[in-house]
Amino acid sequence: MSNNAPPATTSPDTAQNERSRIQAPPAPTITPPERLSFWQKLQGGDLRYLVPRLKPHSGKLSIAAAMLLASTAMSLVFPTVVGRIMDTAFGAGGRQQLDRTVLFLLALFSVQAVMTFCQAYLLSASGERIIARLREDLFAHLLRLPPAFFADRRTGELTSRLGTDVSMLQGVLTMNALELLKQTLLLIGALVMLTVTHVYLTGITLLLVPIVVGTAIFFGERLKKASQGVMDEVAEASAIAEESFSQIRVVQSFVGEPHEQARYGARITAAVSVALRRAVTRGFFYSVIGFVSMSASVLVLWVGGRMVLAGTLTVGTLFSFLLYSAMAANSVGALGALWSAYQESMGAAARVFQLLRSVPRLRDADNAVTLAEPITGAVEFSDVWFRYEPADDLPKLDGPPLPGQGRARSPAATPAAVPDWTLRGISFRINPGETVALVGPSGAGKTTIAALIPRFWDVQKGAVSIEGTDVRELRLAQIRDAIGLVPQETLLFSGSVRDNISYARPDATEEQILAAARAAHAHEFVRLLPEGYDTRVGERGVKLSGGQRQRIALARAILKDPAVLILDEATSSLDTESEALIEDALNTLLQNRTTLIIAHRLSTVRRANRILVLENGGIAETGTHNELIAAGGLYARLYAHQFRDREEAAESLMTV
Ligand SMILES: Nc1ncnc2c1ncn2[C@@H]1O[C@H](COP(=O)(O)OP(=O)(O)OP(=O)(O)O)[C@@H](O)[C@H]1O
Repeated sequence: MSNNAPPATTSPDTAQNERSRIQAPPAPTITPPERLSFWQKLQGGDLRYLVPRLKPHSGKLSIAAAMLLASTAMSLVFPTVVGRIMDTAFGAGGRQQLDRTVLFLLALFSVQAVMTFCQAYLLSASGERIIARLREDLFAHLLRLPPAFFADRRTGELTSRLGTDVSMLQGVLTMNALELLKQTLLLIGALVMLTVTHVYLTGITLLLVPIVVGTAIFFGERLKKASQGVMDEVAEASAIAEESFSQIRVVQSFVGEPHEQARYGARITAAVSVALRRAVTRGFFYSVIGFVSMSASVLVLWVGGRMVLAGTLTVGTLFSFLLYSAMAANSVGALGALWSAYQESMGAAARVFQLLRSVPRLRDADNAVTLAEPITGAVEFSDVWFRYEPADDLPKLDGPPLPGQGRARSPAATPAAVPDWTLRGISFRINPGETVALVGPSGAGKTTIAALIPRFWDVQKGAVSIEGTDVRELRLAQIRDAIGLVPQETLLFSGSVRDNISYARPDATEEQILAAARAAHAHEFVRLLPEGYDTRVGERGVKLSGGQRQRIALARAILKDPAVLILDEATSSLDTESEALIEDALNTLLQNRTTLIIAHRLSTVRRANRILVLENGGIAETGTHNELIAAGGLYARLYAHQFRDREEAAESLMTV
């Protein structure tokens, strides 16, 4: 394989011609994570995006809130009633009064229990539905993000993040929201009742409030950081596990189990040590809050007790005051704990909603054009320059959405190195019904060219057009609908053979599916499977051979009947019978179809109307097989090394 022949390229600057008239839409503005003030935190940061999602459930939520209000009011009555009992029943009222009051309290608490049940149920039911919807929306949004987004992120981390982040929001919507409302109401109610009961004693109690609030803020910050640290480590561990499972054959064949175990173990150990630090902080937090609130009660008991002794306060009033102050202290403690949960969920909300709100650059133009059907599929590359750039228009899930969350990342100020051009001034045309083959050394850019036609990436200079219209002006769904993609490695979905063939056209009839399977020579082996077309394949199903999977992929493409076919030929050698069957299926598929093939077989390049020989991202040679062999250039050398060897190998297989 020689690198001597320079690629036929044009300068990028002169390439800036009228064809690249379409400017990429301006990068969407994703607000960078910034330090939130206390007031902004109080407003909920990205949690506010949950609010519109509550609207459809406003009826149920209002009933739940009304019940909560009523049951909280009932709780607030309790200390006053108990104070009255003490003063009247044990004084002049006697036993009858005591019985009546106790019966009243029992009735009150029964009603309260029913209300608590209803309100908890209504809130949970709405919360579950809201979160389910959020998950669905997020999944749908992620499915539509360009491949660049997934290229930068590990799927293990992605799924773990989305799982834990969304679950955290679920907590906010179900338990925490209820608790927050209840404790706030109890605190306000208790403070009002305290003031009504005894203003002077209330003043003394309030002296301790700043200490409680200060403690809550101090520990809340630290708890939030520690929790984020645990989540980071667990997400990292999940990513390692997912990677090991998906590469299990490589791991096992290289006896890499101890290495993977050590990598996973290191993360889990790190998670445990951060979790232990969190446990210490949490322990301190609860004990300090508990101590301060109990001290408030002791202080009141002390001051109030002296008043009772002096005859300026009744025992009943002191008792109800103590109950109210315990209630208030309890609420302050609970609110402190909720504050830290609230901050944790704000980080989760930032990640989830920044992702949901992100609008990728690669999307339908506002005035996207729809091509007239049927599409004949003429494809043209006009002086295309392309390099893989990171998806910096989409939020990084693992980036610190709030300061202090997670581990320190690489400083944002360091500009990423600009990658080298992968394609340099590529120009060619595939006329309707024509077959063009791409050949070239590994890494030359063949797969990249194929990926630009369905607009998986946008070019930086020049244009890729279908029927004379730049793909950036066309509707994405229409382009992709018109293109059939047969990848080198066919991965099957877990489902039946029928589901896998009809994936491209779920509305296909049984006859159409069978016809496609017959044309792809898949029918022969499918009908012999235990349950024929209903046999489950892929994960947890019957496993198929490489050749059988290829034939399923061809059947899928034949059923789709696309205007443009992009075929990445499998490099794996098949037995001669499979090879012949696939050849035959290809004949059916390629007939009168605009086709681009990344070719690895001699029979395919011979069949092509034109061969483009790529080298280092440029087109080095163009012509038919015979013309290129006669020219004696790169293709002739590639042929000698790649295609001929392959043919000879196939022939020797036949003779064995
Ligand atoms: N997602 C990506 N991000 C960054 N660089 C990439 C990405 N995909 C491919 N590349 C780089 O682009 C270059 C061309 O890759 P491409 O897959 O198009 O080559 P190819 O000719 O199809 O190779 P092969 O025959 O080995 O499949 C390579 O240097 C590769 O490292």
